[in-house]
Amino acid sequence: MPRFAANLTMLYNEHNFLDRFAAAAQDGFCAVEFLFPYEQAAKDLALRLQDNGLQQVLFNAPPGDWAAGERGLACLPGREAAFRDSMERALDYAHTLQCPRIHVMAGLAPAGADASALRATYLANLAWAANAAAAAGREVLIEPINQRDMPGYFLNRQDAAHAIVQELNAPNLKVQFDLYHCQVVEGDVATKIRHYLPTGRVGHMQMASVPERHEPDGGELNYSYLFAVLDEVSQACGWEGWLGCEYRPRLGAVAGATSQGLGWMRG
Ligand SMILES: O=C(O)C(=O)[C@H](O)CO
Ligand SMILES: [Mg+2]
Repeated sequence: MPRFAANLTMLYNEHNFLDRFAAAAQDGFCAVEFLFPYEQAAKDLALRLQDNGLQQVLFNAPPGDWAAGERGLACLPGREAAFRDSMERALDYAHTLQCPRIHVMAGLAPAGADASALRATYLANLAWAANAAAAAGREVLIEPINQRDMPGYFLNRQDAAHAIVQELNAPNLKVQFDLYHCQVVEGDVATKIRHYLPTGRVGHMQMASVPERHEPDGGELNYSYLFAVLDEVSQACGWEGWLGCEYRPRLGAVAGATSQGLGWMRG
């Protein structure tokens, strides 16, 4: 079976954030990811990781003003200074949390914006981020996200993400391969696992059911089959990454909702 990481933004919502670490450890997870840690002091998060024997495998750089609708800064001309500040903050947290990788969100394409200018800004920011992260021994990830969940998001397809990683050719710039988004946008998920994992350009994976974004035990995707494909391809190419459980428990945020939904992991 793949190595699963609990996404503490989406899971265990019946607990306050700092208590989710213990809940995940009690359910047998040894790794966690989340979106944005910045409401918590990094040292408090590091203590929860340490106290519960967990490793941090991913989190996101600050995305701009999320409440105001921003979903990343990297593609936005004129926001380069804010982007660099966001990366510096993320790298500080990554150091304290000993987290090897940071997801950098692209942002929403402004209406009427010149696509080539957005792409040029995106690549320049990613090159800067990869260089800054390399000095700290961290990876920078870019994730194709579907436009049903995030209308206007700049990066939507696996091939576009891999083309960017190849064009910049920074060894620590990689793709965050979310199987949920891949199914929504493109389908052909097992074939894309077989195609992209051996490239060495996939830095992290995530999953959820489609279209509900619940546990990986229902909906359009056959995760029993996909886990077997992932095991086979990972063993063949030496991929040793993590599969983030980035889903909303179908039981919601009631006590025990996440734990009761983990039958898929217990085989
Ligand atoms: O939306 C996703 O799938 C992600 O992983 C982003 O990090 C948060 O929106
Ligand atoms: Mg994702």
